[in-house]
Amino acid sequence: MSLDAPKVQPVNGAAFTIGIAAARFNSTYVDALLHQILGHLSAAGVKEKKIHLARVPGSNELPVAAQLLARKHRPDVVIALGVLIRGDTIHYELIADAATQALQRVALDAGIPVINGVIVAENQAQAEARCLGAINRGAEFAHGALEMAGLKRRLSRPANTKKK
Ligand SMILES: Nc1c(NC[C@H](O)[C@H](O)[C@H](O)CO)[nH]c(=O)[nH]c1=O
Ligand SMILES: CC(=O)[C@@H](O)COP(=O)(O)O
Repeated sequence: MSLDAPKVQPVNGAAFTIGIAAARFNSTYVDALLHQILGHLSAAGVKEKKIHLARVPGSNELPVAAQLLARKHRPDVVIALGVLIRGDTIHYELIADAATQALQRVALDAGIPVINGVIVAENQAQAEARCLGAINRGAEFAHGALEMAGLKRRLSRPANTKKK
């Protein structure tokens, strides 16, 4: 179990626009992550009206939703949320691989950071621990998003120009 989350960088999110794509599959877990994330974004000053949420059926649909959000709203960052739990076949693994690759491609193609908030779990207990229990992946995703949004803002300005 990875408990080595990065140290939180304090970020003022008041100016940020954020896209969130969230799967409805395993919605108890995904909604718990979403709830945690919205709390952290709000605490960092992100305005509710600047958060654009798109729900999709499952994690397989997250990359296209992330791309649509990126195109429509030009957010500072997109967070993609899903919970994949092993079934009887390797289907979950194929989706995990494909979604991971595609989310990264959306990020690089759009020039907008995309946080991979897809939990890949062997069983319900692993999913529960990460979404409802001791391991707060929602906080990690929110802090990662805020840090990357700040980075994008800083590095998108040409050198020697003043912050607006
Ligand atoms: N088994 C899980 C899925 N499966 C659904 C797919 O993501 C997709 O919606 C379907 O194959 C149609 O394209 N999705 C999850 O998010 N989590 C799972 O555990
Ligand atoms: C249909 C799915 O996305 C997923 O539940 C696959 O489950 P299984 O591996 O048991 O077919």
